[in-house]
Amino acid sequence: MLRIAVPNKGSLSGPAAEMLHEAGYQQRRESKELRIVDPVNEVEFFYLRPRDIAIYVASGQLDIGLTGRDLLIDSGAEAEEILALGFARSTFRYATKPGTVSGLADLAGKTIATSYEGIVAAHLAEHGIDASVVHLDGAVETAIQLGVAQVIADVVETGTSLRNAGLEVAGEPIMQSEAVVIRRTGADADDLKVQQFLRRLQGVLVARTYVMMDYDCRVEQLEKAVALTPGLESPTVSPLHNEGWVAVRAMVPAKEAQRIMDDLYDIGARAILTTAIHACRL
Ligand SMILES: Nc1ncnc2c1ncn2[C@@H]1O[C@H](COP(=O)(O)OP(=O)(O)OP(=O)(O)O)[C@@H](O)[C@H]1O
Ligand SMILES: O=P(O)(O)OC[C@H]1O[C@H](OP(=O)(O)OP(=O)(O)O)[C@H](O)[C@@H]1O
Ligand SMILES: [Mg+2]
Repeated sequence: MLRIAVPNKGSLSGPAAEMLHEAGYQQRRESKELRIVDPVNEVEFFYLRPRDIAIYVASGQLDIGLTGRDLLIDSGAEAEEILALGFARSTFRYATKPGTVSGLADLAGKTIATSYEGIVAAHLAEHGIDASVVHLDGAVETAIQLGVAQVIADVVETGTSLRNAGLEVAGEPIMQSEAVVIRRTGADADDLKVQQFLRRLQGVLVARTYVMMDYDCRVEQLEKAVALTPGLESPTVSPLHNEGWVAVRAMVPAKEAQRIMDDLYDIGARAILTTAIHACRL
């Protein structure tokens, strides 16, 4: 049975459960459940604090885990990222009162509040900056106003929390994060159950980012049309009953679907349809 760690709370937990559900796995029905078994898929899910997941996976007791890249790096645990999942995207950055810090060197001698001491300590050491780090559990944006620190280092997505606290980002992002699948460093890369789990999640990622496009076009326009919709391998082209016309079917990135439909229309394609993909194995 494959043993998988899933975030039980916070920004990662809802989208992680949703993705697992879309991949065909049973998920817990209420938020107090700490462990469930999905007998059909031979998987056991453990609902753990996002911050602890890399530690459990590194210990070898759990085969894989879903967590944030920033949490993985912050933990310093012997675990590695094997698949990026595209949700809970954020940057990790320094921020301060406007005009206080213009570059990294200005951090020297300052006190930096953060929930991610591992990332901050490593970043300061890498740049040879001597600063103090104070650990706070959350809502670190308030630390400056209340005089606990002059600088914070925190997760930034829209920047709303920083703006609300009258702060601005300082320097370049320390890192880019998103939800990831992790396993113990050096674990067996060929484990068939792990491979199957990853293929299922990859199927969900593709189903979320691509749509299927169908259209009819004149044979003379086929090369131009295929250049617009090259598909993943190559598009399917079938003859129509009406001579001189073909039907084309190809997967296209969902974000570009409307633009591609306009371009196909302009070269004479007609009956252009898109349909959602619910699941796939590439
Ligand atoms: N606003 C956000 N947008 C995107 N990702 C976020 C956001 N806040 C936190 N994350 C990501 O969520 C993970 C942190 O999860 P965690 O549950 O510890 O914190 P949280 O979502 O802030 O919840 P909590 O309210 O318990 O602090 C990290 O990978 C972080 O990058
Ligand atoms: O740039 P934004 O879109 O505002 O998002 C970033 C904020 O979201 C998270 O906070 P959360 O609400 O989880 O509270 P916390 O600080 O207590 O973790 C994170 O810690 C930042 O504060
Ligand atoms: Mg938080």
